[in-house]
Amino acid sequence: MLPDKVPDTPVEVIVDLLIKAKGIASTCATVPEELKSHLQKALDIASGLDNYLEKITTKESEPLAELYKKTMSHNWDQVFEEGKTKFRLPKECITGHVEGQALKMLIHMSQAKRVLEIGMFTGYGALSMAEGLPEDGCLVACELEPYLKEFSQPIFEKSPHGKKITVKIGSAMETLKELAATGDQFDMVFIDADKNNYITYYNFIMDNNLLRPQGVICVDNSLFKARVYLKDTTDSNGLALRDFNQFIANDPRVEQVIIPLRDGISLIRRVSLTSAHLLSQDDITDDEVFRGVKGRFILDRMRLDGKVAYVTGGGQGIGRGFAHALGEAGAKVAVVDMDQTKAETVVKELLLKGINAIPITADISKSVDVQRMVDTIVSKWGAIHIACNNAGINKNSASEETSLEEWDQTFSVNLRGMFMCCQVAGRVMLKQGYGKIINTASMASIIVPHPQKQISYNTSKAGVVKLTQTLGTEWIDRGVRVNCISPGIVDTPLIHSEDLRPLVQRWLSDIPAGRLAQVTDLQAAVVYLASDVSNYMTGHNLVIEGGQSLW
Ligand SMILES: C[S@@+](CC[C@H](N)C(=O)[O-])C[C@H]1O[C@@H](n2cnc3c(N)ncnc32)[C@H](O)[C@@H]1O
Repeated sequence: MLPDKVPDTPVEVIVDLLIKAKGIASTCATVPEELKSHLQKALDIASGLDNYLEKITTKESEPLAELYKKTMSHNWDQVFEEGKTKFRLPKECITGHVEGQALKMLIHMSQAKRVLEIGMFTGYGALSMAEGLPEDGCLVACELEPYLKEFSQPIFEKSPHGKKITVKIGSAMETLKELAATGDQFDMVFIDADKNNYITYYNFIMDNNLLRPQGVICVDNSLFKARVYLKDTTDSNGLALRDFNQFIANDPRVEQVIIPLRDGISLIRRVSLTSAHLLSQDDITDDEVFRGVKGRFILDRMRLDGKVAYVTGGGQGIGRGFAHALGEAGAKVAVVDMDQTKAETVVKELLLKGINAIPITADISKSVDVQRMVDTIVSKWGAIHIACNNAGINKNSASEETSLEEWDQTFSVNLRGMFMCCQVAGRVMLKQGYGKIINTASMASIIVPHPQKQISYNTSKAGVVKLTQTLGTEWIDRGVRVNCISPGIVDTPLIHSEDLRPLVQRWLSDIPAGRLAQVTDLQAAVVYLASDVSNYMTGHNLVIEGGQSLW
């Protein structure tokens, strides 16, 4: 702590008192050496804490460092005296490095996309949180002083994350009312202004559902220099925060913890209502629709944590997209491909994202390879919950010229290979009493795509749908669901070749959506079919083709 600095946090207050005590002890001959040594040790511990946290916390970005420097070197008294701010703003009210990183971490951990900040000051906390938001995330910062928006804007513009921040100038309460009127909701709210009104802000946020279900409210300065628990506190802010903390502790809608970082950060989250809370509300049906199945809301129920999946043809295109989607949703993924390098590259991508994955080289038209694929997964991970049978080939020829060789090759991968995968993985799943099989069929199973000629492909994919329906009905009473996805024309590098370019124009005129499918358009479907939310669905052909089959 700097010599003239007013102590701002419980630790700084302790340091201040220890320095004073040490000073008295050093001038008093009767103080035992041991007591002086204990005082020194306590001072070392307390005064070293903030420095250590500062040093060890991940370095702030350049725009944040600039914002900090600009805030600390600005003459806030002069600005006030010139009438540019309504109030005299103490530069110490900046959030700062360690707290800024803590907020950013909370944003990551809660996967927040929309954040509301009450009290922006020069925007250090706002920019820290914006750095933790996804590209399409947004942060609304409420600030009373128009001068602060002008101050922070040039630095926000230097940061790639600054565009996520919208500053609302005016009284925070007015902004909250505006946001509530338009039905806005936030994943995280950071309250850091106007301590006497914390309870009012909190109640308004809760009563108007500005906090989304399972959202988090963070409150700054909730230890307020330790005055919230010191008996002799008389200042209005200390007393307001004491009342606020107690109010939250008594509110059955939420639970809270105060992290003793800097001046204290409260973390408050809405809890699910107990049956006792609902007793007085006899018009409410307390069932799985109200509470979520096993207490889990819909998006949570689509997670695949702990599940084991494989994707054939996982080395590129749709299969690669499926492997990423299943992994992102929480599954471990075996990436299966004929091409070892491609399988290994996708596994490398998944591992880099923190997803557990293994590559398996297999030609699914060979029964030994299919058996080896399944055995490898079971011996490595002990189960197979999700079988994504996606590998397929597509050859073009006019029907009168189609060779039996082309027909056999297509069928041996697209239908015979698909059946072998379903059968071998299905045996494991039937034993487990649980499994989700997702086969890749094609829009060609329901329409005849043109002008290209591909009788063996179209017929094999129609076969995939019938295979899916048959297995789907045969196995559902033993816990194994079998469905398929029929993509339309997917935008892959192959499609942009010289030969195919004229066809693309033709196809586009047949697609109501006006564009080809991207691999990412198909990813949610595989997660849906792989998760328990689709357990009542079996033998279904989920067509995703931008409306092409309807024209
Ligand atoms: C503690 S500072 C905020 C620090 C900031 N969160 C940061 O990250 O550095 C409080 C800010 O709240 C603003 N403020 C105070 N009362 C307000 C109100 N009623 N409405 C909106 N902003 C207010 C002040 O102008 C000041 O800039």
